[in-house]
Amino acid sequence: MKIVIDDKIPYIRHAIERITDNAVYISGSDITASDVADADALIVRTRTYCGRELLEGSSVKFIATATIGYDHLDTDYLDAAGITWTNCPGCNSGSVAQYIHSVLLLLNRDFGLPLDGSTTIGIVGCGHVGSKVRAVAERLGMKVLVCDPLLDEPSFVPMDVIERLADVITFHVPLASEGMYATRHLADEKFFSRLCRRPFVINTSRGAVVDNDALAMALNSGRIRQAVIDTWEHEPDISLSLLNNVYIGTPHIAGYSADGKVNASNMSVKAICSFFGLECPPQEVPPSLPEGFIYTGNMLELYNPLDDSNRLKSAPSEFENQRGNYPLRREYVS
Ligand SMILES: NC(=O)C1=CN([C@@H]2O[C@H](COP(=O)(O)OP(=O)(O)OC[C@H]3O[C@@H](n4cnc5c(N)ncnc54)[C@H](O)[C@@H]3O)[C@@H](O)[C@H]2O)C=CC1
Ligand SMILES: O=C(O)C(=O)[C@H](O)COP(=O)(O)O
Repeated sequence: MKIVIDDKIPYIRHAIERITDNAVYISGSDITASDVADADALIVRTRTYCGRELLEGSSVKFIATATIGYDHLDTDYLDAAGITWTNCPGCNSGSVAQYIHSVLLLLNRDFGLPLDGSTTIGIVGCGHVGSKVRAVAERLGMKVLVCDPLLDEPSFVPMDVIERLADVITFHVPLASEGMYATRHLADEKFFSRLCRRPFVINTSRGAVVDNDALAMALNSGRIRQAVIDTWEHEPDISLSLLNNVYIGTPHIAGYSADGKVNASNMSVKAICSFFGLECPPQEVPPSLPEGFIYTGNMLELYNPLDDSNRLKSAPSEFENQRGNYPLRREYVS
């Protein structure tokens, strides 16, 4: 069985060796139709667009993306072509929640934002990530407003309530270009013009959920107080002026804890084994933090997004390299 695998998916080679002796590792954005022509399965990340151009005429029967988001899969084409696909729901949701938790602590430290009932956070999208962010904000004692019109939850509010009342707005929706609940440019010029409380805006979902030009204008005009951006339009060719203007700008690594990466690899291997009727190899576990690491109880010691932001701001052309060679980050003190 031939499996083509993105070479930047960590914690997976051991398990793959147990299920095939024909694994081919290729950089995600370099995977071509000829690489996959005789493959049975692919394990990809967000950097491989899986559609007709890549797959037509190939022997691929199964695709696992080791990510939560799957907007890089042309699911209509895959379904029509009889190619089974899967993502890894929730795999790195704890990691994104950790990122947001640390961001909130930084907003408190650097801008004096109170993390109590006097501050309202608006959470847009309450799935695997949004629900964990909600739990973090509630634990901190913040006032929480949630907008997720696809879920039947009476306490949820429409977007205009968040626009009016929130001091922090954070997006946790999938990227959808069409349909009643399309999210592409959900935060557009009109959205920014309706904001009442000069909120902090955070985007860790997908770059195009926030119109980056409109965001830049909102920042320049003072319509919003500051922005924290992990996912960008046109990654990795991001707007350098926007990067320089945001408080925190990171290279799409909110989900990059070792815990999240291990979950994604384990889930992808398990899905392939179950599809092809193979025995599943033992699950990987994340590495421990280096000996000597001291944790005194401040989350920022475990993870400080400003470190990632400073690295990106000092070398923006290294966007993809910084993702591919990401330092060990744990969600918990191991
Ligand atoms: N920056 C990063 O490293 C990461 C980014 N992500 C992104 O975050 C997104 C969310 O992840 P999950 O929570 O796991 O996905 P999920 O599918 O569990 O939840 C998404 C939620 O958004 C809601 N939603 C959809 N359209 C909406 C709209 N127009 N307005 C309000 N709510 C809407 C859905 O009903 C659902 O509850 C992923 O699709 C992915 O694009 C996920 C993991 C890591
Ligand atoms: O899971 C997702 O969705 C993400 O956006 C990932 O955390 C980042 O994806 P890759 O860098 O692994 O493609």
